Amino acid sequence: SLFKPKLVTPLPFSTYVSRIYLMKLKEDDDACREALRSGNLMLFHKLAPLVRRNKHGVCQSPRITTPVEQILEKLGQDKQLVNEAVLMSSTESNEPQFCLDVDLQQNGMEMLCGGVFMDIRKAFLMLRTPDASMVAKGQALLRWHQTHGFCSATGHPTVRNQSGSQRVCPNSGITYYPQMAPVVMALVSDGSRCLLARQSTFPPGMYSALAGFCDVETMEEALRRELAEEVGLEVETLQYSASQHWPFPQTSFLVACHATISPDKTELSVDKAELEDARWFSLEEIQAALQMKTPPLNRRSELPGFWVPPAVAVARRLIQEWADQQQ
Ligand SMILES: NC(=O)C1=CN([C@@H]2O[C@H](COP(=O)(O)OP(=O)(O)OC[C@H]3O[C@@H](n4cnc5c(N)ncnc54)[C@H](O)[C@@H]3O)[C@@H](O)[C@H]2O)C=CC1
Ligand SMILES: [Mg+2]
Repeated sequence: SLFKPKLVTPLPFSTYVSRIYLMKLKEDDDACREALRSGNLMLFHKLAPLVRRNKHGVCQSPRITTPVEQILEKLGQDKQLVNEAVLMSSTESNEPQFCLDVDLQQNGMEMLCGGVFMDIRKAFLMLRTPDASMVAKGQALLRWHQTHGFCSATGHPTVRNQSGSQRVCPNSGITYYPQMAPVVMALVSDGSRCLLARQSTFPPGMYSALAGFCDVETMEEALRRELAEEVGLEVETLQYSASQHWPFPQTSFLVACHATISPDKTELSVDKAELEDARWFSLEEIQAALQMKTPPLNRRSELPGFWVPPAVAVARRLIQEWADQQQ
């Protein structure tokens, strides 16, 4: 097979035990309602996450612990709205955590919660990785509920369980679960250089690894097809590195790999409809880019001609791993 196996570290035991508790919350509506009273909430307004700066100026996604019913009552809203919260299942300390989208007075909410609702693209560049990942997860779950209110077979309204882990159509009996769109991402190496590309929608100067949505096919097939289509290359080997849920354009599941091609077949034929540019980069160029803070704005808010994605993107991990392997 094209794939080389890789060992993945399993969860520590303590994490495993609290996962069992969270599994119970997914299935037991009463236990979940109870947990919602004592748990914490990540708030969104029309899918924009609440963001706040702490006293050190660090941007955070705050977890609201004041009973949200009180906030809703102060705004003159129905406090039952809190039951629309969705269980997110895991914080780093494995406490039950929920997310809730409020489509109410934005200013009033911001004042009572002490933060601002920020577009997720902007929030992603400002938040640290664990917060950014949780915000992405919350937004994905909330968006899924907002777009799956009806059965696609019968058109009947679907009914959610308390945790929000599923929606059922009482008419057809079909159960719907939150979904992600699988994407294969590859950092291609020819042995001494690596291939990065940019789409016209990326911030100026940013180059990243190649990626593409999987059709109904294996990842190996998707990668072969994507590399042939986008840059005209033939992949030789593939090694799994890591995976990531990615919120752009919405709810992708990125499987990130290292790929190699033959060093005597490196000529690129770039699909200009998909990519603005694709180029081979030397180790020196990559090392210089990895030294920059991101986004690397100078004093006049200008970006350099070449930089790589921030740590929140799994693409950067691939690039860092490739650079480390070249030493
Ligand atoms: N973290 C990172 O550094 C990077 C992340 N990405 C992510 O990888 C994913 C794939 O990126 P692209 O190169 O744009 O994909 P792509 O190369 O498959 O091209 C996008 C096209 O695929 C089609 N498509 C098929 N299935 C789709 C689906 N489920 N959702 C949307 N479009 C679908 C559409 O016609 C769309 O225009 C996106 O989520 C993107 O945000 C891409 C590059 C870098
Ligand atoms: Mg692509």
